[in-house]
Amino acid sequence: ANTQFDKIFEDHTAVMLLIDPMSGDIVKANDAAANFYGYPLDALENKSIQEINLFTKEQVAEERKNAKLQKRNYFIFRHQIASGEVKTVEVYSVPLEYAGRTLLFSIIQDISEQRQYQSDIWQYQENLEEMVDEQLSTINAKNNKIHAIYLTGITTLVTVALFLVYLLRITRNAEKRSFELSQIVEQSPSAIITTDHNGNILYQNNHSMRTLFANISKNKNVFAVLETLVNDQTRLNNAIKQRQPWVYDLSVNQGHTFLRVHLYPINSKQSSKSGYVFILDDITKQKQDEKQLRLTSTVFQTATEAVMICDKHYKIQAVNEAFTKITGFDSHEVLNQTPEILSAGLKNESIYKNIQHQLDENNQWQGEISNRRKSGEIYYEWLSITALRDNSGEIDAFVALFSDITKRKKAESKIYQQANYDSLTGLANRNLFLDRFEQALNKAERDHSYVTLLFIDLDGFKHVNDTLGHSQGDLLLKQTAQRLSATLRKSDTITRLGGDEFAVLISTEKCDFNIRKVAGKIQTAIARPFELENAQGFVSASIGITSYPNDGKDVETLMRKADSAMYKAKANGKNNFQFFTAEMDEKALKRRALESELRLAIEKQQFIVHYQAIFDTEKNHIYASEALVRWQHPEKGLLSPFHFIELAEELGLIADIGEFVLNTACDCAASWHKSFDNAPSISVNISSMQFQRDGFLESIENALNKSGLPAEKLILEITESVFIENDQKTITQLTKLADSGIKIAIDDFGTGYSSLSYLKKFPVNKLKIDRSFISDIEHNHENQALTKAIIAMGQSLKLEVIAEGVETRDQMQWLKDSECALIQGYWFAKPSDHEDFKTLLFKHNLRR
Ligand SMILES: Nc1nc2c(ncn2[C@@H]2O[C@H](COP(=O)(O)O[C@H]3[C@@H](O)[C@H](n4cnc5c(=O)[nH]c(N)nc54)O[C@@H]3COP(=O)(O)O)[C@@H](O)[C@H]2O)c(=O)[nH]1
Repeated sequence: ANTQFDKIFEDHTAVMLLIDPMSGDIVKANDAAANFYGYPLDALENKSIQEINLFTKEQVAEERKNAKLQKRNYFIFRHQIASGEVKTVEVYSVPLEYAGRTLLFSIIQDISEQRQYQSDIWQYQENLEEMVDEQLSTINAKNNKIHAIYLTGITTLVTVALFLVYLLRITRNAEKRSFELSQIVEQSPSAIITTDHNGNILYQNNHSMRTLFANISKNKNVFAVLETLVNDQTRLNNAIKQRQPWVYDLSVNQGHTFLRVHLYPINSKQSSKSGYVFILDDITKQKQDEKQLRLTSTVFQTATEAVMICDKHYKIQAVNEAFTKITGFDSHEVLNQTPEILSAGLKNESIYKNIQHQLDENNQWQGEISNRRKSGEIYYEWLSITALRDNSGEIDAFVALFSDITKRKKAESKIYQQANYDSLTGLANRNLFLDRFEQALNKAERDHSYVTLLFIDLDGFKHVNDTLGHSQGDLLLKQTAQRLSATLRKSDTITRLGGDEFAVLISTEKCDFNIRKVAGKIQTAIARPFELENAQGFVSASIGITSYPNDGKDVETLMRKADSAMYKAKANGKNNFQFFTAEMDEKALKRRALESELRLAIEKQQFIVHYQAIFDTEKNHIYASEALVRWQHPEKGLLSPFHFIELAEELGLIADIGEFVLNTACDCAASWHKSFDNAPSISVNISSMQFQRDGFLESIENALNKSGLPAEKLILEITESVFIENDQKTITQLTKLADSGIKIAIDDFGTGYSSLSYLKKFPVNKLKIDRSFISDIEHNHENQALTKAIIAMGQSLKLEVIAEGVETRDQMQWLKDSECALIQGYWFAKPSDHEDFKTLLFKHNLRR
C-alpha cells in the first residue's frame, strides 16, 4: 500500500511532508516541497520542521489552540525557505501509518501572496468577515451618502437662491427683510464668499471666517488663492471669463482635507461683470467614504474566497467574481434566488436547518458542505456564514464566504482510501479492521452483545503463486475477496490482513448464532475452483474462530487466539475450521517462547554441526558427508532441526544459521582434506531463503577462501523450490557456482514439483532420492518403479544419484543391485559430531 501512497506523494504537485511527530524530523518530502523550500530533496529530508517553522514552541502551541477554537482543520505558520524569504503557509496535517510508524502527513499551502495582496489593499487579512461586514454597512451607507450629496446640492442651491434673493433685496433696499436674510446666510453650514469681478472679497459669512476658509479669505483675493490650488487652471479661467458656474473639488492640508468649491457669477443690471459668489463645503468625510467604498468593492471583487450576501429572507443580493469562478453562476443568474440554487437536488435540508439554528443562536456557522456547480458537478466548499443584525437586534442580512476544497478533499479521500483499504481487493485493510474491531468490542461491552472473529488462511496459495505466477495469485486473492463479500452479510466486516490471510468480524446480539454454518459457507465458497487467466486455481480455507467475551476481551487477545486456532486447523489437515481452546493457547505460547529462545541461540552461538556419511558401496569408502545442524539448547539438550528449522525459516533466521553451518562445515572438510587422500566432499543444506539472499555468492566464496577447501569438494543441497522461482537471478547464481567448480545436489528429489525441465536448464550434478521412497523399497512396487526411473534418468542425464534414509542391508542391496551405489542412512552411519565422524573416516578412507 505504501508503494501507491509513495507514488501519489512523490508525483503530487502539492507541497507534502511526512514528519515524525516526536522529533519533528522530516522523514519524507516530495519534489514540490523541495521546489518550494528551495532545498535539494535529500537536504530537506535531513532537516527538522523546527528549522523551517519560525514559530517558537509557544507560538506553535498558541496557533494549535487558535485553530482548535476556530474549528480550523489547518494551522497557519511562518516557514523560512532556503533563500531566507519567509512564507506564510497553511498546514493541513493528519496522522498516517507509514512504514510501520505513525507520522504526520502534512500538506503545505503558500498563502503569502494572497496575504500580502490583501494586506496591501486593506487590512483584510485580520478578518475577512469583519471586512465584508463593514462593506455591507458601507453599501447601506452609500445610499445615505447619495442622499447626503443630494442634500448638500439642494442646500447649496437653496443657499445660492437665498443669497441671490438676499442681494436682490439689498439692491432694492428692502431693509426690512435684510436682517433675516443675513442671519440665514451667516448661519449656513457652507462657507459663502462674495467677490467683485476681479475676485476681491466683498463679503464672507461667519463660517468662512471661523474655519479653514479663514486662511483663504486672509488673502483677500479668491482668484489668487484658487490659482495655487486648482490643477485645471484653464477650466477655471474659462469659467471666469465666460462667467459660467464652476465646481471644483480642492485638496488642501496635504491631502487631508477636501473642499468642494462652487463659483456662481452674479450679474447686476448695472454691470455685466458684477462679481461672484463662492460657496465652499467640506467634503472630506464624503471623499473618505467614497475611497473606502472603492477599496471595499475591490476587496469584494478580488477576494479569492467566494462572497455571497443574502437579505434576511435568504435571497441573494450580491456575489463576487470568485463566486462565479467556483459555482459557474453569473451574478444575474443567482440574484434574488435562495442559496438552494447551489444545492440543486443534493439532500442538504438537515444541514440547512442546522445552519439556520446556529445563526439564530450564535450569528455564525462554519463547516464543510457539498454543492453543485452550474455544470452539475458536485464540489466541496468550506463555508463560513455570519448573520448581520440591525440596531434592534433583528437579522438584517447574511454574509457567506466559501472556498473550493474539492481538490483537497479528493486528495484526502485518496489518502484515506490508501491508509484504510487493501489496494488489491478493495477490502478493509488491517488498519481499518483493527479500528472496527475495537469499536465492535466497545459496542458489545455496552450492549452486552457478542463479536465473533474468523481468521482465514488460504491453503495452497503459495503453490498457485509458485506455479502460475504472482499475477494469477493476485487474481485468486481478488476473487476470494469477492466470494467472501458475496457469502457474508453487509454488516459483517471483511478484511485482507495481508498475503493470503483474511479475517471476518461478525457482531451479534445473541451468542447462539450458527457460526459453524457461516464458517462452512466460507469453506465451500473458497473450495470452488478459481477461474484464472489460463488455468484453474485450487485453494481451501483453514479457519480459526474466537469470540468476545468468551475467548478474550481485547483485540490483541482475540486475534492471537484466532491465529492459534487457525494453525490448529492447518495442523488438522487444512480445509477445516477450529474454535479456540485453552490448549491451543499453550501451544502458541510455547511457539512464542521458542521464537525468543531461537533468537538468543543465534546471539549466543548455541548451534553445532553433525556429519552424516554418504557411502559409496562400490568403492567401499565415504564419498561425502552431509552437514546437519543441531541446537545445543542450555536446558533441553541437543535439538534436531525438526524442532526449529521451520520456525527459523518463518522468522527469516535460517540464513544466519545456514551461514554458520556453511563456514563450520567447510573448515572441517578442509581439515579432512589435509589428512586423507580420498577425503570426502562436504554437502551443505541451503534453504531457498538463504539462496535468494543478497550476498549469498560472496558468503560461499568467503567460506572457501577462509577454510582453503577446494570448490570441487563443496556440494550445495537445494530443494526444487529454488528452481520454481526460475528467474534470471537463480540461473545466474547457479551458473556462477557451477563455473567455480561447486556441485549442486537436489535434495528430497521426487517429492516436489512435477516439471523436470529444470534438470536440463540448470547446472545440476546430483539427485538425492527422498527417504520416503526408500523406507519400504523392498516391498513397495510403486516406490521401486519410481526409484528405478530416477536412477535411469540420472544415468542418462549424467547425474549422480544418492539414496537417502537407507536403514537396512536389504535396502542397501536393492539399491546396489539397481545400480545406485551412493547411499546415506542409519544402516551405514547416523549423523555424529566431528570427532566420531573422523574416527569413521579413519576406518574407511585412506590416510595420506
Ligand atoms: N537449511 C538447512 N536445513 C537443515 C540443516 N541441517 C539439517 N537440515 C534439515 O533439517 C531436516 C532434519 O534434519 P535432521 O534431523 O538432521 O535429519 C537428517 C538425518 O538425520 C535424517 N536421516 C539420515 N538418515 C536417515 C535414516 O536412515 N532414517 C531416518 N529416519 N532419518 C535419516 O535425514 C535428515 C537429512 O535429510 P536431508 O537434508 O533431506 O538429506 C532435514 O530436512 C534437513 O535437510 C541446515 O544446516 N540447513
